[in-house]
Amino acid sequence: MSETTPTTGSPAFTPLRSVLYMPSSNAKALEKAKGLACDGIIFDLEDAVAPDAKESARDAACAAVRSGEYGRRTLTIRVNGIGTRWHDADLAAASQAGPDAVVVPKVGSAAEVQQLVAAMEAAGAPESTALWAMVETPGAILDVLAIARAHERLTCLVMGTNDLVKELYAEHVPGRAPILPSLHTALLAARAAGIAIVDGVYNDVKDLEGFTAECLQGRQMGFDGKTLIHPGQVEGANQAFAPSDDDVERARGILQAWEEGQGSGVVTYQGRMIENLHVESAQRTLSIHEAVQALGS
Ligand SMILES: CC(C)(COP(=O)(O)OP(=O)(O)OC[C@H]1O[C@@H](n2cnc3c(N)ncnc32)[C@H](O)[C@@H]1OP(=O)(O)O)[C@@H](O)C(=O)NCCC(=O)NCCSC(=O)C[C@H](O)C(=O)O
Ligand SMILES: [Mg+2]
Repeated sequence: MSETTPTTGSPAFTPLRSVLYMPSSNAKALEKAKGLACDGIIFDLEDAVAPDAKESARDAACAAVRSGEYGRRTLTIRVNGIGTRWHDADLAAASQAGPDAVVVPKVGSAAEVQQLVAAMEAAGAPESTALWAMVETPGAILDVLAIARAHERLTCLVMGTNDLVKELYAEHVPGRAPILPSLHTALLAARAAGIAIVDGVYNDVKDLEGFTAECLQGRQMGFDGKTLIHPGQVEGANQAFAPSDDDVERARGILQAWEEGQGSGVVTYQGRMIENLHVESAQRTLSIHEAVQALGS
């Protein structure tokens, strides 16, 4: 398990291109995940788990985290929401299991973030266990900067686009026009706070073309990766959210042109103006590339 989830480009950066949900009540899925090339796993206790399976799913998720059988992946547990009858026990058990992060759905305010961190610490969460907040309600979008900055233990925002569409009385449409303002607002907040942010899920597991288009859109917007619901989505997300060979070549070319033109504030590469800010972007591209290469997938 990684120690933290720093934002892309920072020295200890952990890729989050593909973060796969799985119902913790589904033993077959828990087993299958050990061999998948996803960067992260969300062992779900919330929406994907029926009420009568909540307790056994909680035990299974905690055992999975403790098992040490999931390799280099970032391991997280999504607990049931604040105010539900399972939340307190979920949060305590997940904190004690020591995953890379506890994921909390429907976080609505900075005060809730602080209460969650206090409860995690009271339960004995190790320092290496972060909090990830799901942003999936209108109130959360309107308060998202305060949420993102509420506590240093909060290292990632997770978009919950199914709940968001539901709460807005919107519709799921190709291109996601109805929720783009919300996605952009959350992205602005994550970047302003210097934390990671992963995009919402694509529900049609058989539509790889639509999924690929949505990955590309998320990447172009600036997301670090995408949450997934099916193993068939892992490879597409890994590709979309990693720099392509062309991106890497261009980044190296920019750094070389910059070095050769040392001392001047501006150079050109392939006919385009390069300033120090482009050099920083190129360095970020290469550090993501190196982190992905180090994973071997
Ligand atoms: C969507 C599914 C219910 C489809 O399941 P199924 O029909 O069984 O799929 P397949 O037969 O194609 O499965 C092939 C094999 O892959 C395994 N599998 C399937 N899904 C997963 C998974 N998520 N993780 C690991 N392994 C998985 C199957 O067991 C098969 O294995 P094998 O037979 O050995 O080859 C199902 O994919 C599923 O349950 N997905 C996850 C659903 C979930 O977690 N939902 C909650 C999060 S989504 C959300 O709500 C986000 C947010 O809150 C919001 O508001 O947007
Ligand atoms: Mg949700």
